[in-house]
Amino acid sequence: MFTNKLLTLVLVVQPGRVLLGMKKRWFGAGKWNGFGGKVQPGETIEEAARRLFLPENCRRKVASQWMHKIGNITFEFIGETELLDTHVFRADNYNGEPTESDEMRPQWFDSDKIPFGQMWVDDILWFPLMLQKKFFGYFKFQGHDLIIDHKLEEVEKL
Ligand SMILES: Nc1nc(NC2CC2)cc(N2CCN(C3COC3)CC2)n1
Repeated sequence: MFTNKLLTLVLVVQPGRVLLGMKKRWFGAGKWNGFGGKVQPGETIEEAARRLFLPENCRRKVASQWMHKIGNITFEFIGETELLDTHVFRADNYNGEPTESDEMRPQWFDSDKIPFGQMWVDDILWFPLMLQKKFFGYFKFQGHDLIIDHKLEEVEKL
């Protein structure tokens, strides 16, 4: 009854700061978020996370353990049969200079000044977990702005 759409989300968390991007179009336009998108057929979730985060020219220079999986969040929308199965990674060793794309405008934020008012409403709930641990999340939405039910649990292993 539900289909699963595999998505990736990469966050760079460094001492005292987090890299976010302003989504410029399509789903989530106008909100700050991590970097990601759809997993294509024939690629792994990790490969998709790298493809969508690292520009072409620096992909081969970056080791595979450069990103690590820290969360998995499933989003359900009342009345819709497609679940968004979002796999969250951290790429803390990122030392590049983020560049603007036609999709995202990157900006560093102080860890204590995350712009939650301009982000998906679930973020304020799981960001604290993402900063410390690994976690599973499930959010049931009414539309795109109202969470009518959710579950969040810290886990040792994903
Ligand atoms: N932080 C956060 N919250 C979400 N909340 C649910 C929407 C209510 C969804 C979400 N993502 C799902 C969409 N994905 C777009 C990039 O290509 C598709 C980014 C990650 N990211």
